[in-house]
Amino acid sequence: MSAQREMKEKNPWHTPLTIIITVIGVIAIVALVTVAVLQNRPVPQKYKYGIVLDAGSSHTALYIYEWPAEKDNNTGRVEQKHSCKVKGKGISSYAAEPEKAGMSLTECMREAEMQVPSRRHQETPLYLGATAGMRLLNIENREASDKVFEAVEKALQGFPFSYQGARILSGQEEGAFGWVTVNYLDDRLKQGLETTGALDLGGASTQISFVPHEYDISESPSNSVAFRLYGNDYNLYTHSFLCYGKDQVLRMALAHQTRSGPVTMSDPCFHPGYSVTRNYNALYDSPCVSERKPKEAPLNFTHTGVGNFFRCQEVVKTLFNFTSCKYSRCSFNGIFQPPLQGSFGAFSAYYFVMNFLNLTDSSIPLETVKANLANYCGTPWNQIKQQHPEVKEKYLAEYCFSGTYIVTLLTEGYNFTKETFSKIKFIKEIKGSDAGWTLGYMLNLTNMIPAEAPDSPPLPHAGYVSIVTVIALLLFILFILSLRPIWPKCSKKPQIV
Ligand SMILES: O=c1ccn([C@@H]2O[C@H](COP(=O)(O)OP(=O)(O)O)[C@@H](O)[C@H]2O)c(=O)[nH]1
Repeated sequence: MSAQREMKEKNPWHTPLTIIITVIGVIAIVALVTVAVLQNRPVPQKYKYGIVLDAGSSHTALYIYEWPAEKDNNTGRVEQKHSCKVKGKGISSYAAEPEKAGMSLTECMREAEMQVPSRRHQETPLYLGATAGMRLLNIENREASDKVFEAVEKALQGFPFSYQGARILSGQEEGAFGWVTVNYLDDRLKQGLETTGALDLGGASTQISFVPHEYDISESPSNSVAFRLYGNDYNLYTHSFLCYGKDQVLRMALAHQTRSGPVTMSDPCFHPGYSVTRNYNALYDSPCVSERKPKEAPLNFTHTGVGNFFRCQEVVKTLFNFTSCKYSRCSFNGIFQPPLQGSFGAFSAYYFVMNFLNLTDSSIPLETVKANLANYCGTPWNQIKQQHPEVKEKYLAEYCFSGTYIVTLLTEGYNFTKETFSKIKFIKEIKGSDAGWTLGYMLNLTNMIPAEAPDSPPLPHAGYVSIVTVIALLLFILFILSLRPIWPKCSKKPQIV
């Protein structure tokens, strides 16, 4: 006992005051680090959701987007979580029985209910945007178009989401939002990089959008959209050609070739050996061709294939008007188009067709694309059917025409040359999200892209923890050094003489 007491008395570190100060110091530092670490620990990721229905002319598709809940203003990445293809045709085809347009959406909407966590249902915005199919129905029969919207609205309101309305997008919106989607997904907007143009081919319309160099907006204000995104200004050129989607343009090509009302028509855009009976009334049942209907045409005609790419191109070219242009330059049909600029992403039917034809690779020269198409179109119909037993005959029969149309639209219509053609990338999706107008539409309506660049993000969690730990250690060392006056004197070793 007495020996211990003696030791404590001799060792100043063992004074009660020093021990208390040291213990308090250590506790304070541990508490500081713990609080800092816990307070700034990343919370388990929670997501918010948005739903957009793309009511196209040929079909409707539902897209669910998700983004981190705490970052919905600016920094979080919005990604496609799920998509659902509505069975059956586009909503515009239900003009005669509108309730069915609403009913057709039920299955995909039920899927959406399963995909979005139920606690998020009520706050999840739900939008429906209709494109060229409904634009045409609206032109043709306004009342029928309104009835379809009523039915669709009623159906969508029956689901637990935050319904934000159904409307027809203008061609300009469709083009501009497709461009926003592509550049958002490529991270070009946030980083202020040179943007990519967007080429969208639907069934009833087609869009071209890009940021030209030295572009005089005043030449054609209706083709211009100004954006300020993440602190950068963009003057976008965009145009939507109604009736120049691949289904309507096929009608126009058939109408052009049957304008004198023949009983049999030989078509270079279909394979040799192809032969079907078509109804004149059904062919001309669209505002894109109704004016061309031949008088005294028989009820039906036989549509046969010849399979000649070059002659097919000649037919397609007759559908473009190159004669009048009141601007400094035009694409076709008297529509202003500034010189093409930069690279382009071509999606929707551009991708479906070129992918089927194995022509999506940008390194394939334009001349080879044409040669491959010439070879494909010339292949007998029987052989084509044998090679692709899994593809529906209706779709299979049209790839020669669609491929020819795509090449003709890009080169003769938009003026892509053999040099600039290689700047087109045929894409379906970017980083898991489909290319199309829907994402850009939702980003815009939910104000998810700020006009100004967001403030630079705070330190990442790991960086924060390291800095707090280093500061705490420095404080500790400082504290120890501050106790120097009461440090034990080093006992001198006995000197050996
Ligand atoms: O898997 C698919 C989905 C669509 N399409 C075609 O792509 C076009 C898409 O048109 P959409 O319905 O989106 O028409 P929009 O209303 O945009 O003109 C139509 O010609 C469809 O036949 C296709 O070839 N494969």
